[in-house]
Amino acid sequence: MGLLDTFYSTKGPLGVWTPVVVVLLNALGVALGLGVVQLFKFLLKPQYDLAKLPQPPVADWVLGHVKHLLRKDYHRVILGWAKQYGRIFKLRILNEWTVVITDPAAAAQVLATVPGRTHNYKHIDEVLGGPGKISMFGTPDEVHWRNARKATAPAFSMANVRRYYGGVLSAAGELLSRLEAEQGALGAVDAEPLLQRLMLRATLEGLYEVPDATALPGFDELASNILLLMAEANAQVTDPLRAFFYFTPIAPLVSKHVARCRAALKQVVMFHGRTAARILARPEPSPDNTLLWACLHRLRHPHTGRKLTPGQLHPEVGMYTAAGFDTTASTVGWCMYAASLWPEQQQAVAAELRAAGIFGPAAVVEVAANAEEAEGQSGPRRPPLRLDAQHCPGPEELAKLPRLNAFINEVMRMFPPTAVSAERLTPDEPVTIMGMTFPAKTVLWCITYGIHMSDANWEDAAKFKPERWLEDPRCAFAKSPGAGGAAAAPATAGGAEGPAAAIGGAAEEEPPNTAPRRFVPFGQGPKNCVGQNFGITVVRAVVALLLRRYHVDLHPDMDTSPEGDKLGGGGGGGDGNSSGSGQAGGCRHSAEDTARLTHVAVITKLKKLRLVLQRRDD
Ligand code: HEM
Repeated sequence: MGLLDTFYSTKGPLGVWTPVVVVLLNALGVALGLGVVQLFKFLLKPQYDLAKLPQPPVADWVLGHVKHLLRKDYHRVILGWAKQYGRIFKLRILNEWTVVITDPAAAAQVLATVPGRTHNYKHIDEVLGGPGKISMFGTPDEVHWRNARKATAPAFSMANVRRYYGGVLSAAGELLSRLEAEQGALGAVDAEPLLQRLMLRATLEGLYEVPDATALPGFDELASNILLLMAEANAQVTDPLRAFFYFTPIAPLVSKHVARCRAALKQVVMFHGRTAARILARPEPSPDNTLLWACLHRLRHPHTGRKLTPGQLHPEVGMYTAAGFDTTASTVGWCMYAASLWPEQQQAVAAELRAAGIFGPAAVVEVAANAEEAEGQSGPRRPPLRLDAQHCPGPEELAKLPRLNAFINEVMRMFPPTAVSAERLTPDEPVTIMGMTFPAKTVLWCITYGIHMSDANWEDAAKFKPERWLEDPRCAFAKSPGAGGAAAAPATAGGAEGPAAAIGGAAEEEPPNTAPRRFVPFGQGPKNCVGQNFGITVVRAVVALLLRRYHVDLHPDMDTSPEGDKLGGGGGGGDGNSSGSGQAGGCRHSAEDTARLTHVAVITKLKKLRLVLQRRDD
């Protein structure tokens, strides 16, 4: 009998188990072999200037820095490292190098010249939309991205934003009614779900012109389902094993959480699928209609040029919905948080709004209670509120308020909703950035939080100082030679339009801009945020409305336990974010808590925003 026969027959040394053991040993051998090949590829790959970059000590020889990135507040760990190792350093995730960049000049050059996003973006798309559902956000195919970006960028011109704005005001009326009802019943409001509902409604009714979106089946669960999937996607980005397990068929059988995610995915996919079908079922829009739904209606397949089916349009609809609602809701949430923490800043913004007559008493009207609805209700019923568009400020008026915009800018600097974007992957050949050459297929991570919070880029970076924007409206632009040489011209004249205008407009075909910008909440380069005109307008309107109408404070019971710390382990430590700028009237929150409260999903989020609102006397 030959050797093979001995091992593969049940007459081998282990009896009936012999073939099983042999197959397992073979599999192990193949896996080890592949591992060795990968290791050699990694060791033999030319390093160019990567070899010279400093790196923090690895937690684990095999996994590299993965353990540090498993902390929920890993953006703070990175910031600590940037302090210690400089504005450009490297990390290892298994066998891949990531170059972390908090230098504005290097980030600007990367984002202007390296087009490819990393596979993480594709992964996020697939967790949010299902396998194979890749949007322009996650696609590695530049033709797909260019086609969709070019087709949809006109949707965010200021003329269109003005048209969407009506939908924002309607949704804001509903928000006010809900805030007042919850405050009346509970003495506090759980603000995040209400803000998410507002933004979701504004997105669906404004951008897609879906009438009465809140009546659609599944609307009420949509936001929480998308957020569940976003959080899962982000957790997978920093945990390769979790990602591998998630898509296996047994995962929902052995994990209740994965089963919940699968159910959420089903609902989200159905909702987006119906929205896509509704958009495509409309008659051909006229060529001068560039609202988002019309742009999506006209979108063609990037390679065949054919009209899209609802299934093909679904990823773009899903991505636009997700990208639009939670970033804006989070930003408003952080604004309320900062207003509570720094009450003197809140007062200054409210005073500016009152002096300018913005969202004055006539802007909010009570709608006579519907008789049928009122029937059978016990106790006093609050009539719903609506905003009277005639007495509301327009987007341009809001953009001209220095205090409001300085406050929002400073919030977006310290609590950027996309704290851990933006990653790019070098192409198949080496890339030279600021005189340093990096190998092919290296991740270049221009982390927003690091750029915004680094003392090397900002004076008193850890301090909440809206005044910095009043003193120098161009402070979005680096001026120190250390930050990359010559100062860039501001995008606007500054003062007249208010500092937040410095973020720039929706870029359709933005020419490469390598200006060293250190305020980049909407990213930069050709793949910057296409929806930023709409996003900032919505944020300005809702923040102005809330701060004009209420004095806002945090509820003393708000949960502030720092989630990141539960996970233990450490990297370069915290970021020393201790502004000591005072406590919100009587509550136990201090500025030191703020960075600890951020936990990162695809975006930085508050764990729970419990607010106490007091109507302001006019
Ligand atoms: C405060 C609100 C918002 C913030 C902070 C924000 C931030 C960002 C950032 C940083 C990026 C670039 C990511 C990268 O470089 O890889 C981005 C991309 C994007 N954003 Fe926003 N965003 C906001 C609101 C919106 C809104 C309202 C929409 C649309 C409804 C939107 C749609 C998009 C899209 C489609 C992309 C991908 C662009 C591309 O691939 O060309 N965003 N956003």
